[in-house]
Amino acid sequence: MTATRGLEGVVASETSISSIIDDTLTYVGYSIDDLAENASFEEVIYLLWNLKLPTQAELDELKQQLAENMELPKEILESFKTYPIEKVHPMAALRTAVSALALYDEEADAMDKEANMRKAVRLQAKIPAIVAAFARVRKGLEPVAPRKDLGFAANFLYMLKGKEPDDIEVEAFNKALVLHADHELNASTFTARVCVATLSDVYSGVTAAIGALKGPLHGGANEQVMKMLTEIGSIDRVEDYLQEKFMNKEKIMGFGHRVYRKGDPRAKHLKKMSEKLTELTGQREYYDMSVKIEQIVTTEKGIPANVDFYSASVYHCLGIDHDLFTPIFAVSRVSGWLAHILEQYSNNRIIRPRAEYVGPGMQKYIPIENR
Ligand SMILES: CC(=O)SCCNC(=O)CCNC(=O)[C@H](O)C(C)(C)COP(=O)(O)OP(=O)(O)OC[C@H]1O[C@@H](n2cnc3c(N)ncnc32)[C@H](O)[C@@H]1OP(=O)(O)O
Ligand SMILES: O=C([O-])CC(=O)C(=O)O
Repeated sequence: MTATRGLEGVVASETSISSIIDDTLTYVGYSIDDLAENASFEEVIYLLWNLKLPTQAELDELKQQLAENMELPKEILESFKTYPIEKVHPMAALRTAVSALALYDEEADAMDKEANMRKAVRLQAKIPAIVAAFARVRKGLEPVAPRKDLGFAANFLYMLKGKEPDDIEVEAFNKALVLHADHELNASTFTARVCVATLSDVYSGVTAAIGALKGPLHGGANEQVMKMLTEIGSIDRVEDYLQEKFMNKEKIMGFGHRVYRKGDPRAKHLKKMSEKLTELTGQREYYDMSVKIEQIVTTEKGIPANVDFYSASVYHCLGIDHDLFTPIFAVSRVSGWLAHILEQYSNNRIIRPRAEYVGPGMQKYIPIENR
C-alpha cells in the first residue's frame, strides 16, 4: 500500500453535479462561461440540486422558498452577542452558527429525501442571513431583516448594508455567486461527503465543510489576496514584494490549483468584473496591481491565477469587509455542498480509505516507571 500525497489524481467518487475536464468547468454539462453570462444564482442552485434547469414556475417557487426561509431563529441572533465579538473571525462565527442552527430545526436528524431537501433550502437561505447579521452585530448595528421581494444576491447585499443595492452591484455579486457555486471534489465538498457518508445529518456535513473552506489553501485564500494587495499598496511596489516572496519560497495567494494546469476558467470573468468595478469606484489601482502580479507570477513561476485572485478586488469594490470574503464564498458554495450531500445520500457507502503506515515496527510496552 503506497499513499498518494494529498490524494492527487485519485478518483474518489462519481458525480453528476459538476466536472473539470481539460481545464473546462461545467455544472451538469452547462459551461461555466454560459452560466456566468446568463444565469441567476437561484437557477444554478436549482440546477445543482435537481440536475436540470428550472422552468419559470419552478424557479419562482425556489425563489419564494429561499426568501421565506432567510429569517434566523432569534436564539442565533442573540447568541452573536455572547461571542468574543471583537476578535472572532466571521468564518468561525459562521461555523458555530450553522452548527447551532440544527438545534432549532425539528427536522435536523430526519433522513428522508423530502426533509433533506427542505433542510437544503433552509441552509441555503439562512447562511447569507447569518453572514450579514454577524457582520452588522459586531459593528454594534441591528441586523436587517430579509425582504421577500428581492432576489438572492440583492437580498444578501441589502441585509449586509441596510440599503437596496444598485443593479451593477447585484449583477456583479450574482455572477460571483454563480462562479463559486460548485467545483467537483474540492476539499470542502469532499469533507461534506465524508461526513454525511457516515449517515450523519445535513447540518453536520455543512458545518464540516465550512471548517475545510476556512483554510488559506482553499476558500481562505481570497481574504489573503486582499491582504497582499493592501500590503503592496501601489503598483511600483509589486515587483519587489513578489521577488521577496519568491526568495523566501512563500506561496502567492490566489495562484495555483490542484486540477487546472493552463488556468482557472472562472478567473477571466472575475478579472473583467474587477476592471469594471475598480474603474467605477475610482479604485483602478487594485486592478492594475492585480494585473501586474498576475503577469509576474505567470511568467516567472508559470502558475496561473485561480478563482480567489480577482474575486478579492471585486468584493472590495462592493464595499465588503475583507474578513467576510471567505464567508461569502460559503454563501455560494453551500449550494454545491448541499447538492453533493444529497447525491451522497442517494447512493451512499461509507468513505473509509486506508493509510500507509510509516511509523516504528512492533514495540514492547514499557511500564511508565521504566521509561
Ligand atoms: C477555491 C480554491 O480553493 S482555489 C485555491 C486557493 N488557494 C490558494 O490560492 C493558495 C495558494 N495556492 C496553493 O497553495 C496551491 O497552488 C494549491 C493549494 C491551490 C494547490 O496545491 P497542490 O496541488 O498541492 O500544489 P503544490 O502546493 O504541491 O504546488 C506545486 C508546485 O507549485 C508551487 N506553487 C503552487 N502554488 C503556488 C503559489 N500560489 N505560489 C507559489 N508557488 C506555488 C509549489 O511551491 C510547488 O513547487 P515545488 O514543486 O517547487 O515544490
Ligand atoms: O477545486 C479545488 O480544489 C478548489 C477550487 O477551485 C474550488 O473549490 O472552487
